[in-house]
Amino acid sequence: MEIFKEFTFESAHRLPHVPEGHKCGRLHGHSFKVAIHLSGDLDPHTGWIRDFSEIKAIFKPLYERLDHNYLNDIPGLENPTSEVLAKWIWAELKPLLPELSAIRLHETCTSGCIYRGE
Ligand SMILES: Nc1nc2c(c(=O)[nH]1)N=C([C@H](O)[C@H](O)COP(=O)(O)OP(=O)(O)OP(=O)(O)O)CN2
Ligand SMILES: [Zn+2]
Repeated sequence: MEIFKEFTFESAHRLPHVPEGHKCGRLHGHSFKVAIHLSGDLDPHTGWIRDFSEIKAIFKPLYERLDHNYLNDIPGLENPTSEVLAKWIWAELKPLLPELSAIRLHETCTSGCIYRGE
């Protein structure tokens, strides 16, 4: 069984390694959407893998670092592509959420990535 919890955060970024003149080299912002996926067995008593509100509480400190912030200033996010950001969120959450199975990140309505830890 797999469950997910979604969050939206607003952040600014620029991509420092794109070719000269690429639009993403300029400062701009996104309403990022992230889905945190967990997989595991149902607890026979609670009937869930983990309480959604617990996932929210665990993600909250990360959310506060990301939301309404300039991603490039965050250590590890100096080149904040979707791929780098998804891996960064995974690395921060995995020790706290061992059942973490995927980070699905939408940078725009049409673009994003899925990271499953490898
Ligand atoms: N593989 C990646 N490619 C791009 C990334 C990325 O993180 N990984 N990021 C960008 C830009 O940050 C850009 O903001 C998003 O790109 P794009 O999908 O081109 O945005 P549009 O709003 O122009 O998309 P359309 O729906 O096609 O209008 C670029 N590439
Ligand atoms: Zn962008």
